[in-house]
Formats: sequence, structure tokens, C-alpha cells
Amino acid sequence: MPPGETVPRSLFDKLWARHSVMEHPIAGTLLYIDRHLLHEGSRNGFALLKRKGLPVRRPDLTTATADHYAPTDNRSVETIDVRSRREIISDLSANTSAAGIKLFDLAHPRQGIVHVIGPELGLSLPGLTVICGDSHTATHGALGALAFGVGASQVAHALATQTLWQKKPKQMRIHLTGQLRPRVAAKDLILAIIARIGAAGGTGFAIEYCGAAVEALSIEGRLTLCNMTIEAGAKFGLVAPDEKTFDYVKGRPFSPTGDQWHQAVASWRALASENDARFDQEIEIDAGTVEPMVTWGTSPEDSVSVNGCVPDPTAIADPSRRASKQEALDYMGLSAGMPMADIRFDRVFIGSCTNGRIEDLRAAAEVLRGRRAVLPALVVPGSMAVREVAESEGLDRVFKDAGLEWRMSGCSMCVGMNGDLAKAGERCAATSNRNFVGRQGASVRTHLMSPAMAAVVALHGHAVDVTRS
Ligand SMILES: CC(C)[C@H](C(=O)O)[C@@H](O)C(=O)O
Ligand code: SF4
Repeated sequence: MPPGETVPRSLFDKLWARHSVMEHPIAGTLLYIDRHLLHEGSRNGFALLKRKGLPVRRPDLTTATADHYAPTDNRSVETIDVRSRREIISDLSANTSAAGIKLFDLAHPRQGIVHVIGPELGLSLPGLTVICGDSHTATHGALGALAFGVGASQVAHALATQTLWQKKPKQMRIHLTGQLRPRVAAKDLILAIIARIGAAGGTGFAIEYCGAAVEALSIEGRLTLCNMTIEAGAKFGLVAPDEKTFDYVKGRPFSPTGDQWHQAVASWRALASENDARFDQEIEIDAGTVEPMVTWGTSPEDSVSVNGCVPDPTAIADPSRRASKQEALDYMGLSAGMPMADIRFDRVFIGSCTNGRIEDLRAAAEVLRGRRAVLPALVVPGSMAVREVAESEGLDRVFKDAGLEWRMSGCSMCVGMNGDLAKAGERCAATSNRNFVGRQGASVRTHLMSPAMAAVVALHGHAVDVTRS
């Protein structure tokens, strides 16, 4: 390269360079952490810190919420009848108050799932590093942040030092060309991407999403897209910040204001990947060809169009893969060749950090308005703020009139840690991100789909193409 010329840099390269404190030949890069988000899982990190007798270095850059164990039928810790759950929520209060960390507890009007409230409160912003001891932290990358999930020892390290050692991953760029058809959602898009590249397709990569279909997505849609990046194996998912991002971020409780706002926007504008920035892998998908997707197996990569059929594992050449897909079908109680639309459901869950935002609830309500569900269904807003907006728009009435239960915010049936579970053996249509064995209860079969599709299942008891219904 001639002197004076610089290598064209990607969004990820710039975010990484802006936060690099030092390099080490073995440990990688010491990154400065701008925002550390905590939930009940921080318990182990705090315990490690205590054992070493270390204080929290920057409580002002650390924020907590109670989400995984939050009861969704009321807001009182005392009424939780399982002692361990009560203790875990109380520990979060004790640990955060001892360290002077702001906690959005059950009683707080802005409580919610960590990945919903981060962006909503303006804690997660373009250009920042955001970490959380939770695998879905890439969600925040939708704003153009370097956001990633960490383990308990890294939570402790970040609490003590406000830094983390990381090895720079390879980079992948996914071009999403064309436009999603009406009622085809970001959820369908990410399910289609994972079906294409596989649940391990992104392992070792940071993924930047770009192209006309990404530009057209709302911020909520981009958050859904980045949220499930970990389900393709990648720790980081990113979208370059644009005018939509700035509009979304502006005026949020923790967003910069005045002169700082103008300076911030100027620096955010410089983040986008430069022309000719090099990626280790590039993939192109025409968003216009994506249909409403439904999973049939026990990995998020196991999805097909609602208009398709359960695939035949005997067609898979690799014997161990063939066996694992057959095992998935057996667990799911499905046979190869069966039309997806013939699968009969028992229950519906609308919520989670993937699809618990206002736009998701609007999409579900639009399908349900004036109609009656034939299945039991829970609607759990991703945050109390989402709940409030939904109620101001009358969406709670739409859900209740259709026979659905309208709850308070938390992770709820996405993982069932608070006790919101399906009954043994039931088949559940869920807007969450993982269809793992037993995740929603013992022997429960989870099918992932978009909020509009889950609403359709609630109405009919089986999946119907929402773009045609
Ligand atoms: C409990 C938590 C650490 C876990 C995660 O890391 O993702 C959970 O949020 C999940 O979705 O399975
Ligand atoms: S909603 Fe589900 S995926 Fe998201 S943080 Fe909670 S348990 Fe994890």
C-alpha cells in the first residue's frame, strides 16, 4: 500500500479501534466498555467480585433490570411462591444497591427485558460498546453499537475494570437486497438467513447486515435481526447507524442532548463501512423472496416457509447430521413431508427480546382485531414502556377481546425461568428465538415464527400464510 493511504475500514473495524485500550499477543484486545447491562444472571459475577474483595469500578456506566425471573401476572416479589426465584430477584436488588447501580426493578415503570430497555432508554447508543451477561446482547448492534454477550467471569472483570479482553473475530457481510413483502417481518428474514447459513454459519464472525431491505427496516425490525444473530453462531450483529437510527435515539432518557447530541451524531455518521472495506465472507439474499417462516425442529436453523413441508432427513448425506435432524423430528412429533400448515398447536406465546416491541404487538393485534382465538395465548410486552404505549393504542383490548392474556413485561415463556411454561407435551407457537428441547417446559415443542404468524395460529389452531389471510 502506498504511503499515506489507509486500509478501508468496516463499521466493525472502526468500533473496535475506537475502544481498543491495548493489544496483547495472546489475550487479544483490551476493549473499553461504555455500557454494562445486568440482569439476574449477574449474581455469579457479583459473587466472584466479592470473593476477590473488589469494588464495582463504574456503577454509573452499569444498569440492571429484573427480567428472567419477573412474574408477569403481578409485580410483587413477595407473591413469588418459589423461594429460589424470590431470592434471585432479591439478590439483584441487594447487589446493585450495595454497588450504587441503577436497577429497573419490578415496581419501576421502565422495567423490561434488558435487550428491550437498553435501546428504549438510550443506554445503548451508536458507537458504544455494550455488554451483558446474556447471549442475545448482539441485539443492541442494530443501533451501530459494538454489543456482545459475555460469561460470568467476564461480567466480574468488566464490573471491576470497565474493560474486557476480546479477540477480534472475522467479519461477514450479509447484503439483504430487494424489499420484504407486506406482513413478512424481520423475524422471517432472520429465520431465512439462519436456515441458509446454518446455526454455526456465523461462528467466529461479526456479521454486518446491509442493503436496501435493511435500510427499509424500522429500528424495531433491525433489533429483531441482530437479536437472533447468535442463533447463527455469531456473537456480534450490526447495522450501520443512519437517519432512522438518529431519530430513534433522539430524546430518549439517557441519550445525549444539546451540543453533545450534535457532536455525537457527527461522530456516528462517520461509522459506516467504507467502500472497499474487506470482509472475510459476503452473502447476498433477496429479501423479496422471503416467505413467512416457521421452524419444524429443535434448532433455529430448522425453518421453512409456512407454505412448505417438513423436510426429509433421509435426504441429508452426512450421517451425524441426518441422525440429529431425525432426532429433532421425533422430539417434535412430526413426519417428513407433512405440510407445515397441517401442524396442530396447543398454545401461543407472543413476546421476548426478539419480538416483544411495540411494532410486534401492533402486527399481532392487526391480525387479531375483532376476532376470537381458539388457543390459549399469552401476550407479554418486552417492557413496561411498550405495555404503556400498547395500552394507549388500545392493543390490550384487542388481545383481551380475542381471548388472549395480557401480561406485564419480562422474559416469561421464552425460557420459563419465572414459571410461565407450557404444559408437558404441548406444541407452542412462539415469537421468541430458541426452539431448544424443553426450553418452554418438559417435552414442550416450540415452533418459532413472527408475531403476525403467531397471531394467525392463535386464530386457526394451525399456521396459515399471513400474507394471504
Ligand atoms: C439466562 C441467560 C443467561 C440466557 C442467555 O444467555 O441467553 C437467556 O437469556 C436465554 O435466552 O437463554
Ligand atoms: S427474552 Fe428470552 S432470549 Fe431474551 S433475554 Fe430473556 S430469556 Fe433470553
